Amino acid sequence: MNHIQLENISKIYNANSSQAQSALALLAEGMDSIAVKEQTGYSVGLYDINLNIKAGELHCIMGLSGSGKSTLIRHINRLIDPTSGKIWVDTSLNAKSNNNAQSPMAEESSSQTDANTNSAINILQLNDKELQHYRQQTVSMVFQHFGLVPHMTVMQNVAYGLRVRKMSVSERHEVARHWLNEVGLPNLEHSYPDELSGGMQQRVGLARALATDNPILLMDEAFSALDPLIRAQLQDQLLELQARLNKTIVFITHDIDEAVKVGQRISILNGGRLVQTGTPNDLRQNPADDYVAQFMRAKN
Ligand SMILES: Nc1ncnc2c1ncn2[C@@H]1O[C@H](COP(=O)(O)OP(=O)(O)OP(=O)(O)O)[C@@H](O)[C@H]1O
Repeated sequence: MNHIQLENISKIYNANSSQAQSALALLAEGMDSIAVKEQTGYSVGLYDINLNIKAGELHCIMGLSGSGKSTLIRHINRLIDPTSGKIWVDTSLNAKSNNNAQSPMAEESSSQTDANTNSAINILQLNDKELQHYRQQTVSMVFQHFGLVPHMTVMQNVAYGLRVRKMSVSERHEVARHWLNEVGLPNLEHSYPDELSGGMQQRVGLARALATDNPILLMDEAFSALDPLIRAQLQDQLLELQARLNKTIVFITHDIDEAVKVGQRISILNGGRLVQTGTPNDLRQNPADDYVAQFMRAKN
């Protein structure tokens, strides 16, 4: 069952719609993003991405620097809007307690519904209130540089998303304590982020994302800033949590070893294009091109 579907998503940066069309026309002829940038001056973030992410899978997005990984993941929580295309998300997979919260999507249903599944919505159609609700109830993000609020304690950071949802103090502290325990950080609730190591800060970031109980977790190079030993521990912990929690996780990395270790499937981007999606084995045995083959050969 698909949880997230990207349909013909293209993103041309810093171009109005007719300027973007000229870049898209060159891309459609097969020109690569570097040549398009040289000829038109516009940066290609993504071109014609069609990607289905299944409910409950840990899906890695891989590619060299500038291949479009961050652009892609930021479309899923609409930090970036595409130049063209649609993004379907099945919000019926939100947690029950989330569904009980008043849903402007259900109330107003101004968003288009996917004719195929009936329960997926095109998130590009959400109005401001619906988008806010979507971000609070459906997607959480873990950032490379943790993104913790420095003047808030660990507890306040983890409970922040619940405070926004107007959960009572005692209840949100109980939930936050539970998740701090889950990520291996009991007894640190009164500390401030700058008193913690990078690995600990990222555990707090993970606890904060999990505390909301949102079904989709976006992880943008979440472990890349950590040293190898801590990184490996967090990868193991993520796999262990995923086995129990069954989240849909979109995990960006430029490290093929990390992608193969954590990803059930991997999508490889090159110059804003999706080159191949498959299991690590698929990519190893049937690489779509040299770029994919080189990644798989580079694996330890
Ligand atoms: N705000 C922006 N304005 C203009 N161009 C941008 C912007 N953000 C990204 N780009 C361009 O879009 C392309 C894809 O960038 P993106 O950051 O998504 O790649 P990435 O694979 O995440 O790279 P990295 O691994 O270095 O973070 C690059 O050519 C980049 O220069």
